[in-house]
Amino acid sequence: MNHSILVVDDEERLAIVLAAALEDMGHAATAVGGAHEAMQRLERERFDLVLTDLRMPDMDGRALLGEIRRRWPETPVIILTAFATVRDAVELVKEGAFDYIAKPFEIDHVAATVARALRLADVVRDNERLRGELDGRYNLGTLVGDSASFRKVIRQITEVCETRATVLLTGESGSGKDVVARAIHFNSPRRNQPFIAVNCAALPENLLESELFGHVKGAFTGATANRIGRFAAADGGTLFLDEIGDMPIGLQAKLLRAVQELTFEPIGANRSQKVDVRLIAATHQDMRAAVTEGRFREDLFYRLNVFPVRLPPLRERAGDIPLLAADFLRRLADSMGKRITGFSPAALSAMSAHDWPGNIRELHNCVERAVIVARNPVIDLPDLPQDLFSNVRRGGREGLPQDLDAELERIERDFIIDALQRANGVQVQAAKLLGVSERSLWHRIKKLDIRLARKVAE
Ligand SMILES: Nc1ncnc2c1ncn2[C@@H]1O[C@H](COP(=O)(O)OP(=O)(O)OP(=O)(O)O)[C@@H](O)[C@H]1O
Repeated sequence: MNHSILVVDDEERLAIVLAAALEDMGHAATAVGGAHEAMQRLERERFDLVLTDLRMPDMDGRALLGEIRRRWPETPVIILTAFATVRDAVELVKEGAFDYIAKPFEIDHVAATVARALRLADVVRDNERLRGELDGRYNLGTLVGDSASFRKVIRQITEVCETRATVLLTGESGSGKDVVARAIHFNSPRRNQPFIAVNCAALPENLLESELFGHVKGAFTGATANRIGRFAAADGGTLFLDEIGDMPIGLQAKLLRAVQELTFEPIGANRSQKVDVRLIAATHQDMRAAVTEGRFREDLFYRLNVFPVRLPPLRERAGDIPLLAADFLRRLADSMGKRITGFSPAALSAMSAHDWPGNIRELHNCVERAVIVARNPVIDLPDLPQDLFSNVRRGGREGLPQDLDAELERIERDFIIDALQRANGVQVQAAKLLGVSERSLWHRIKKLDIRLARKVAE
C-alpha cells in the first residue's frame, strides 16, 4: 500500500534526502524544515507516519510528539536523533513515540523501522474501522490503561492480532490475561469464527484430554457417545489454553503434537484429525522455572512462547489505578442506578498506594463494594475495604518499613497526588504547595507514573 510520510528536520538537506529515499521505497514523502510547518501540514493532510528530528529551534521533537499524540493519536512518530541525544529519544519512546533512529543512519534500518511503523498504523486504522462492527466489548480501545507498561501491551497486541502467531500471555492472577486473549481474537481476521477457552488447571488429566481432543463412543467407561473436543470446536478460530502451566505432564506430549502439527487423535479414535486453530496460552506461573523443575516440557514451552506478552501487575502500573477505578465506577454506578460522581482525593490516594495482590479483579471488587456501601455522591475512605489500609504501611519490625525505598516512594506518591488534587491538576500550584520547583515535580510525576489530577477527576 502506498503511504504518506512527513519528514521533519531543520537540517533541510537531510529531510529532503530522507524524503527522496522514502519515495524510492514507494511512499509519498513530504519534507518540512521545522515543527511549526509540520503542524500546518498535519492540519491540512492526513499522514500515515511522521519522522521527526529531536532538536529543532522552533519547537522540539518532544513537543511535536506530544501534539501529535494528542490530536492524531493513531499516527505513529519515529524520532530522528543524533547519537548524543539517544537517551532523550529513548525517553520519548516511553512517552509514546513508535521508535527512534540514530543519525547517521543506514537506509536499510530506516526502511525496516518505517515498514514496522506502517504495519502498525494499518492495523490501528483497520481496528478503528472495525470498532463499529464489533460488539464493542473487546476492542483494544476499551482496554483501560495509559501507563507506559500497558501501552506496551497494547502495542504488542496490535502487532500480533493480525497474524496467526501463537501468543503466550503471562501475568499474575487478575491482571487481564483473559480479557487480552479475547481482545486478540476479536481483533484478528478470525473474529467471526469461534473463540474457545479451556482452563487446563480445572480438570484431572483424563478428563482434560477428552475435553481438549474429544473421544469416540466406547473409548472408556462412560463414553456413551462421540464427543468433539475443544481443538475441533475451535477449528477456524482461536483456542485459548488458560493456566497452561498447570497442564499435566502426561498430556504435554500429545499437546505438543497438536500445537506443532495441528493434528491430534480423539481418545479411542484410530484416525487423526487436522484443524486450523490459532493458539493463545496464558499462565500466572514462571514457565522457565517450570521447565527447569521438569514440570513443563521445554519443547512445548518454546512452541508456545512464540510471541510472549507480559501483563504487568497493577502495582507496576499504578498510574492506571485512577483510570480503571473511574471506569469501573461509571459502569457499576450505572448498573446499580446510583449517582456517584467520583472518588475523594484521600480515597484515590489510598487506592493508588495499595499493592493490589489480586490486581484488576481486586480493584473491580473494591469499587463494586464501595458503590454498594456509598451513601454520598463521592466515594470516600470509609467506603473502601479495611484491608486496603493494612497493606499501605506494610510494617517490618517495630514500625520499620520492610523496603525503605518502596515506602518512601509510596509516601511521595501520596503527597503528590494530594497536592495535584488540591491544585485541580495545575502543576505550578501543586509544586508551590509541596515547596518544590515545577521541574522537580514534573520529574517526580514522570518517575512515579502519576496521572494528572484533572484526568483523575474525569
Ligand atoms: N485493561 C483492562 N481494562 C478494563 N478492565 C480490565 C482490564 N484488564 C482486566 N480487566 C478486568 O479485570 C478482571 C480480571 O481480568 P482477567 O479475568 O482477564 O484476569 P486474568 O489475568 O485472566 O485472571 P486469572 O489468571 O485469575 O484468570 C476482569 O473483570 C476484567 O474485565
